[in-house]
Amino acid sequence: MAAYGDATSSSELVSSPDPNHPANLICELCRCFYQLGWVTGTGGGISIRDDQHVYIAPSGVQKERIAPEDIFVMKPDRTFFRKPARPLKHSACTPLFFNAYDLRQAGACIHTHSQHAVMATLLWRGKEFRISHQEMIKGMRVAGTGKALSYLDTLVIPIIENTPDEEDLREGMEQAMKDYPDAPAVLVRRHGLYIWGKDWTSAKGQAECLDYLLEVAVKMRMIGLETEGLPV
Ligand SMILES: CSC[C@@H](O)[C@@H](O)C(=O)COP(=O)(O)O
Ligand SMILES: [Zn+2]
Repeated sequence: MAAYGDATSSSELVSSPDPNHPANLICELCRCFYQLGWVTGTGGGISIRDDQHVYIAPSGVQKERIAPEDIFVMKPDRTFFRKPARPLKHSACTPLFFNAYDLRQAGACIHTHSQHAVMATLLWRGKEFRISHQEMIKGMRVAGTGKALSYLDTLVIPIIENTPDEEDLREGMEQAMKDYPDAPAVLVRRHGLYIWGKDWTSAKGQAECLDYLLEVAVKMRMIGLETEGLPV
């Protein structure tokens, strides 16, 4: 996405009447994601970037109550364009969001603590989650930013182990993205998932499709149905 606006001052970088300004979008989307149970208890979040700016939410705050002036703006080299006036720290998910930006040229990355994701990582005990023959697979994209998957494709999402500190997931996520170059997301066991897209609408749409697929898969497995292949 082309750089948003031509702000010259720190507050102008996040202050805009345009509802599609990334600083406004992050606040709105966090409220939506809160209603879905994806970012409750201050966990989870979303980052959006354009050609020049990376927009990051503050850490450890109620994500559904963030205001645009609370948003951090970084450069692609990870230095800061602006920090909020209030004493806030940037999200601990920042290095994970940068994995999506650096390795997939994503335009947005979402981190959820969805219970569907957590349950799937408990029921799929190995290194990957797999599902086929579901219409919503068509909402997913190769590598998150490529062409749409077909109904005939099997969706494969790598699972990495959780770490006590969010930042320490960075290496595991990077390795999983290298090992699974077509995967549009990475699941984190007992924690949630990271998912990205070429822009925020694609990331949001894929997050909704994947969450749906994870919920269906968990229900299928709980009643003894396989999620891959057609039942014989
Ligand atoms: C319930 S706290 C969860 C956090 O430690 C972490 O997992 C998280 O997703 C949010 O990190 P944050 O730094 O608040 O953006
Ligand atoms: Zn988290």
